[in-house]
Amino acid sequence: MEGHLVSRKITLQEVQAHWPSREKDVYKGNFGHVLLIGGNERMGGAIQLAANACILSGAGLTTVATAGSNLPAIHSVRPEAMVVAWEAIEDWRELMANKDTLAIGPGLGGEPSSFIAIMKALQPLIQEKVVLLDADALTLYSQFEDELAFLSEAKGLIFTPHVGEWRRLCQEKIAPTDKEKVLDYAQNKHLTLVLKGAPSQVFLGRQGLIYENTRGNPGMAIGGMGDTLTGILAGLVGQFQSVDSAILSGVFLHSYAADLIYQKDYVVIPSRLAASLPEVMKNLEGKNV
Ligand SMILES: NC(=O)C1=CN([C@@H]2O[C@H](COP(=O)(O)OP(=O)(O)OC[C@H]3O[C@@H](n4cnc5c(N)ncnc54)[C@H](OP(=O)(O)O)[C@@H]3O)[C@@H](O)[C@H]2O)[C@@H](O)CC1
Ligand SMILES: Nc1ncnc2c1ncn2[C@@H]1O[C@H](COP(=O)(O)OP(=O)(O)O)[C@@H](O)[C@H]1O
Repeated sequence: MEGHLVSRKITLQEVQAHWPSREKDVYKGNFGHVLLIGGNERMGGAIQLAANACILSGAGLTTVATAGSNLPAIHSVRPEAMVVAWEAIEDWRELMANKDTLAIGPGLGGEPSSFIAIMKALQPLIQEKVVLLDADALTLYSQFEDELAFLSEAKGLIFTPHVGEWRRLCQEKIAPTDKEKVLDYAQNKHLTLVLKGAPSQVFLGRQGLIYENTRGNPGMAIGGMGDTLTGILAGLVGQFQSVDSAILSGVFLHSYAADLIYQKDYVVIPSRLAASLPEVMKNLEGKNV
């Protein structure tokens, strides 16, 4: 039955009330090491946008594995990022070993062999990792779902499809408006599912809860906006008490920052949104808003 379940709202008051403050004696190791994987020769911008947003949302350390041709661009825009050319990676498991959160997909392309190699390397480490799949990684996931059932054992598992990616994921079997069935899907896979849209909905499969975002605007309808969300979510995971609170807060932060820009600008440029994050986050911290 459609529309049977009631969604909770992700509001400014709730997000602000739970926004973490940084203790005086913290260091980068307290805020997570993120590994971002994506950006083939044609779509280096996607992983660059994700890396930019990840760093600007406060991840302790960020490493990017991408096509070698993207290295100079990423270095010049975000010198804070560590970058590895994926052609040179001999041992993916070694690269993953000291990372807390893996975000895979922006600009990855549809080539299955490298995705499968990444997934095989991940399998023995799965229980200690938070894994986010976005964009092309979701399309590849839908092709190898049975082999990838182990992902449900991850410390946290997050999918961030837009409606087109959602249709591929569920093989057109579940309408995005059928909240009950979408929640079932998320529960079966132990998944935190961010169904992007206007507004976005978050299905917390491990808790059986649905949240609806209260922010966002038409200025966000521009390529790279979802890649930026992926960077924000990956960047926040290491800064919040729980994966689900990081994801709810990150979905809100993304659209809230966009709304602030949309008050003055006709279109919200993703890299501009990312640049505003440190200040917007400071204002979300406790009583500043
Ligand atoms: N600078 C860069 O490098 C950039 C690189 N990017 C990278 O491009 C890769 C491909 O990602 P993608 O999203 O562009 O294409 P794809 O996965 O084929 O989905 C499109 C299909 O879904 C459908 N659709 C239905 N509803 C929809 C909705 N609400 N939002 C969106 N689509 C919706 C849509 O329907 P249609 O519009 O045809 O009616 C169409 O059939 C990915 O790796 C990404 O990271 C981009 O991020 C841009 C910046
Ligand atoms: N009209 C809108 N209202 C609210 N949010 C929107 C609107 N259009 C786009 N968005 C948001 O922008 C993002 C677009 O993501 P996505 O389609 O994956 O972009 P890309 O793949 O180009 O990076 C999502 O978070 C979506 O919720």
